[in-house]
Amino acid sequence: MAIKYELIKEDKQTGARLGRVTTPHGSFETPVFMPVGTLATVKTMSPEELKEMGANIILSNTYHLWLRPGEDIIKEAGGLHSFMNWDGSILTDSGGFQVFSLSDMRDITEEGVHFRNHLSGEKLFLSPEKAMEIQNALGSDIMMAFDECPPYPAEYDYMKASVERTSRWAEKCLRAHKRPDEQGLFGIVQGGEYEDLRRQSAKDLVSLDLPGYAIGGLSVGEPKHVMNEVLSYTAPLLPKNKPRYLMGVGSPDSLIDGVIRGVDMFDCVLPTRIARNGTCMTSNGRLVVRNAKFARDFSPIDEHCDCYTCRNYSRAYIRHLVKTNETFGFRLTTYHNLYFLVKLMGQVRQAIKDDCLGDFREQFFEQYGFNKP
Ligand SMILES: CNc1nc2c(CC[C@H]3O[C@@H](OC)[C@H](O)[C@@H]3OC)c3nc(N)[nH]c(=O)c3cc2[nH]1
Repeated sequence: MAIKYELIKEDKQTGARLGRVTTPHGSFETPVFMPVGTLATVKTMSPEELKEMGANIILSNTYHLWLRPGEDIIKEAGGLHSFMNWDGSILTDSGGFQVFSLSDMRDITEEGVHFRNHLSGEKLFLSPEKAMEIQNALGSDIMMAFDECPPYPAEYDYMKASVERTSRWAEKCLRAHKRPDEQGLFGIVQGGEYEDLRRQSAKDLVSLDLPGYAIGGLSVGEPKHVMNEVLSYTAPLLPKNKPRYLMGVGSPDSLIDGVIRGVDMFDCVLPTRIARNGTCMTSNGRLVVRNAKFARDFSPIDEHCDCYTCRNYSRAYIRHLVKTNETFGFRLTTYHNLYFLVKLMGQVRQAIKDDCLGDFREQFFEQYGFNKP
């Protein structure tokens, strides 16, 4: 079995769980935040730095790597782990989301999706079988089924047809999977904000007895209360003894609220993306370091943080680097933001161990400023 999940403890106050996932490239505790490395690199970070900050699983992306450099080159390199010199776990998305979010001229058929390469304009076709062929070539430890992530909001009838097709595509992915002992295939629950469709999608996918499940179709522009509502009734539909992954979610409040509703794994480009324009997450909320008020501020980004950036550099220095577009400045903000979320999940795991996640949420939200009207 490529993927093992061990449920260690359930929180008494909430639906949160403490667990451990084991893949052929090691194991990691959950709940966990997974840094995104879409193009086979977590932008500006080295594998050593990711390991140093405590990241044991990172993400990459089928659609992007299929287009550049091509999965054949990565396969020739011995797979994604050796290509990018990362010996931890890797999860790859199936490309479903990118096809719908990056390219125009899409034509969805039962067989798959016809669309244009968002870089060259050439016509392409991605199917469940092709998405599995690419991911098998990449050799990722966790592969996502090829799905449709419908836009938000979507009409009920459209969503119903899309969910039924995504379920049929998941079966095709399972049949096309060439390396089930080395790589685990996760199904992706869709259904938008329609509870009956979420139930149908979960039922269809759970019947395939896959090693893990993602909750998709969220963090696509819906209000946070809608995401939390959908999570509240969707996560419990998924097997307790398998990992639950909420795709595309990474702000601190959404991570904590997702854990409370029973989610184990998260990914989001937010920390790395905002770092590249000089915005940092701190225990007292966001800090835009290029702001003039930090020109002579020689304190660290976050006085409560013990990361490499906060132990060695000041806001004034990082502001200077960001203002002059120095790459090192973005390395420092990226390192700090990733460390902040990896450390936050460590604190969340500790709160579950101590049966005080509800209290931790109150204290964190207050200090970060989430409760401000
Ligand atoms: C941001 N919100 C969000 N992202 C989402 C992604 C992409 C994450 C993937 O896309 C890239 O980051 C944008 C990363 O490569 C990531 O890798 C898994 C999704 N992928 C699939 N297959 N199905 C979904 O329903 C889905 C929903 C999302 N909601």
